[in-house]
Amino acid sequence: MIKLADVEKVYQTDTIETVALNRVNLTINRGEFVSIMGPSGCGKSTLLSLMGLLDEPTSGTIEIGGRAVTSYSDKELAKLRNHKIGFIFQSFHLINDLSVLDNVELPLLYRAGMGGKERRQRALAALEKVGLSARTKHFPSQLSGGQRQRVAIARALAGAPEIILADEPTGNLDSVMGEEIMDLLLSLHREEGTTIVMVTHDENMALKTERVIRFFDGSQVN
Ligand SMILES: Nc1ncnc2c1ncn2[C@@H]1O[C@H](COP(=O)(O)OP(=O)(O)OP(=O)(O)O)[C@@H](O)[C@H]1O
Repeated sequence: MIKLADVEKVYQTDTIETVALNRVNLTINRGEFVSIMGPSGCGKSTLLSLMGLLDEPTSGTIEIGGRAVTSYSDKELAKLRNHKIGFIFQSFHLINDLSVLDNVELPLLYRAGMGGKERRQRALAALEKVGLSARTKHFPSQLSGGQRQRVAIARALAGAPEIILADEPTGNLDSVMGEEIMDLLLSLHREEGTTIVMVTHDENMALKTERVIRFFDGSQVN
């Protein structure tokens, strides 16, 4: 599903060169739930942003669905990002001025040919999956942290992505809410077969996934 071969990412500022990823070779299989662990600064978020096509490697190749990312045009890349990949972030990234329903519908506005009715149906179905049907008219500030993260998950799900990339999805939540979100991701994975790559600092959460990939200093250590 996602294949990285000899991927290197070097950040260059005026004075410092940082090798964030050092010749990473990694395959994530279709339908897998994988967690990425490692100390702060070891390259986890960089890895996720490359997999999510938000950034490009300095060298090496990335394949999504068997095709090298470099062979896609900008338009195709934007479509791939919007259709196949869903993102979940530690700090939710919801828009405070929009209702829960409008937040979930937002990425679907960029889908060519999708009408308002389908957008609404998909958003409502996604909110039902995360147990928030009763909160569609609320605003993010009226929700708990766990509920906000569930809205963010619904927003990712509404696009029916094949891959979910989650950057510390339980990092801002207490342990009870963290467990709740983890259970939700596990059930999505089980029921929909979604491929999930999750960065986490929490060993207990990681152990619930099918494979734990550990990084240190930009390299995979297992
Ligand atoms: N835009 C950037 N410009 C320069 N250096 C960067 C940039 N982004 C990340 N880095 C550096 O690359 C390295 C890897 O960063 P990254 O954010 O991927 O680590 P991480 O494992 O996700 O850390 P954390 O667990 O603290 O979020 C770090 O040394 C960081 O300082």
